[in-house]
Amino acid sequence: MDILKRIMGYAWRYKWRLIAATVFLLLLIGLNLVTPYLSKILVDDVIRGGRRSLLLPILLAILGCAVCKGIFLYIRSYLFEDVSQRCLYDLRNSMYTHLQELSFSFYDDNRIGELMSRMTGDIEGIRMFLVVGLPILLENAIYFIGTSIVLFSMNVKLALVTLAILPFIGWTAFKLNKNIGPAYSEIREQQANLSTAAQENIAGVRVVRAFAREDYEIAKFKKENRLNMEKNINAGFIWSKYFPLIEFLSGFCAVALIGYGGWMVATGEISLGTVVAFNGYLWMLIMPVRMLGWIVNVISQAIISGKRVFNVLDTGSSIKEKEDAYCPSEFRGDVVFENVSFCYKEQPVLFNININAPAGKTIGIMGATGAGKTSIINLIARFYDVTAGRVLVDGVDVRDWKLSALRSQIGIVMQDVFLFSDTVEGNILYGNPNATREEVIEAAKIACAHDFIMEMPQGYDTIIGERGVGLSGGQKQRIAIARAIIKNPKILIMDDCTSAVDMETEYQIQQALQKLMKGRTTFIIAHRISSVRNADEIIFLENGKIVERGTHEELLAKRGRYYELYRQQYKDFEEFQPKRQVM
Ligand SMILES: Nc1ncnc2c1ncn2[C@@H]1O[C@H](COP(=O)(O)OP(=O)(O)OP(=O)(O)O)[C@@H](O)[C@H]1O
Repeated sequence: MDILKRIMGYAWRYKWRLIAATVFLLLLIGLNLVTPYLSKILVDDVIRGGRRSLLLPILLAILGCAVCKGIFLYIRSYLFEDVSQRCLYDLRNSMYTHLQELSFSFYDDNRIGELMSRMTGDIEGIRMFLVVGLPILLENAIYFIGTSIVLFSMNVKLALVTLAILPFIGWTAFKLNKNIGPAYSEIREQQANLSTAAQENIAGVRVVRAFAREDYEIAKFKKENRLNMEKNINAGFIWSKYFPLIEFLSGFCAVALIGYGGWMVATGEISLGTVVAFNGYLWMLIMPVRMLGWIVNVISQAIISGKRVFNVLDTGSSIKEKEDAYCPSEFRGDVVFENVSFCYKEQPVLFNININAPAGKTIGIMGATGAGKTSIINLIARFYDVTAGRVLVDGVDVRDWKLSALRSQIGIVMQDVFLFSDTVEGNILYGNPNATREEVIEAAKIACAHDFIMEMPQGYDTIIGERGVGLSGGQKQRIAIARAIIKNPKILIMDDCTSAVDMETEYQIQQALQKLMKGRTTFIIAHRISSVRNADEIIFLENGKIVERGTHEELLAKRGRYYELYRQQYKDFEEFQPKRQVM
């Protein structure tokens, strides 16, 4: 019930349209209730009673009713559709806005395809309730009450005999709904699985091709698709099991009316017109009962969909901003990690990390894959919260910062580069929408991206596809670097962002970045010594713990793990070109 109340809350935002739609619905019902009575007058007074003067007015009244019904039906349908589309729009916007606010951990736990299915199928389920379920529910409730009153006031005996069968129709409809509700719930779940399977397959199409796993993927998709088909067939089967019974019982009502009504006409107890009118009203009474199952079904589907949608909307971000969050006008860029430990759910990843990065300094972070490098930098922009200790930016715990203020001063080049389906310029401008074309070019030059961009068919106006299709890994990385540079952040974080560019380009990027790094705190995660050797401090991580730290020279002098890595990476290099410096 709460779910329906919340759905209605969205519809109530357009209360005047909703009220107008209901008024036209009531007018339509009124006209429908009058029409059989006009038939009664036509049969009893005009045809049987011979009052021909009434023929034209009655016919005109029936015609008038038909015209008005058409108009009212049009307006009522239009208004309900209008309200439902507006609710759909609002719900989708709320959900999308909310998804933007949710933390990284929410996306760790939820599948993209599943979320897409909630954004589309489930919201559509709610709309169906508003555009079809709600008006039909209202309509049928009024018809049921209105017609019962009219029939009993016309003839109690005939009404009782004809309607004796109604409870059975209602019971069958109820049973139908009881079985069909869970079946539809399963369909919605399965549609989410299907959309996840399709989404993952399409997004990972290159991996599928590279591993020649098309057959496996097709089989995986077919399995989900088959389940979807089976669940739909099952729902269809439930329908076809109960629906003929409802049809039969409804027909039985009509037989009872004609049989008993005909006998009453023959005995002169009631007029023929009354039976004709009764027949007209009877269908208005049977319809709501027959549709009971369908209506309850639309409502239960809306409840199921509503639950899934509101579940997302009610999921609070695990990253909560304080009410009086810190939002300074000046930003220096000091970063301090104080005894920081961190777990992803139950899995401990970082242990007692201490880092002091005064504004303008560069920290290099090294370590084997899975050592916890990305986890460290994720804590600076507060993508996750620490489990113990504190991360301070400008002396203030990041948990006390206003998130937008904190993140507006942090430029990140992520390990997994994501580019939008937009022009090259649009992608770079993402870092700062107010930048000029000159600034875009400047940033691209620093990131060593300008030359290859100019070689593209439309230069900066070239559309690059979803996830940067059409660009090499290194080109994507360079556009991502330009995107972070144009933001002009006080804290620059580069997560293995030159791993896909060649050594020569990396060298050029680093030369250009040297100037840029002045005055901003920089964190460089890298596997290559050449990327971090100029850092003010290099931190070497192992299994989430800092095992070595110092400058390049200090670490070499220690002859520890860093030195080992250096030897591995420079072995050949020193043998053949011992004099040349990489940076
Ligand atoms: N979103 C996540 N949920 C759960 N565990 C995670 C998540 N991200 C990373 N981990 C785990 O945390 C540990 C550290 O991962 P992290 O990405 O920080 O390592 P890394 O040093 O950056 O590795 P790489 O060099 O491969 O990028 C790994 O064991 C990883 O499995």
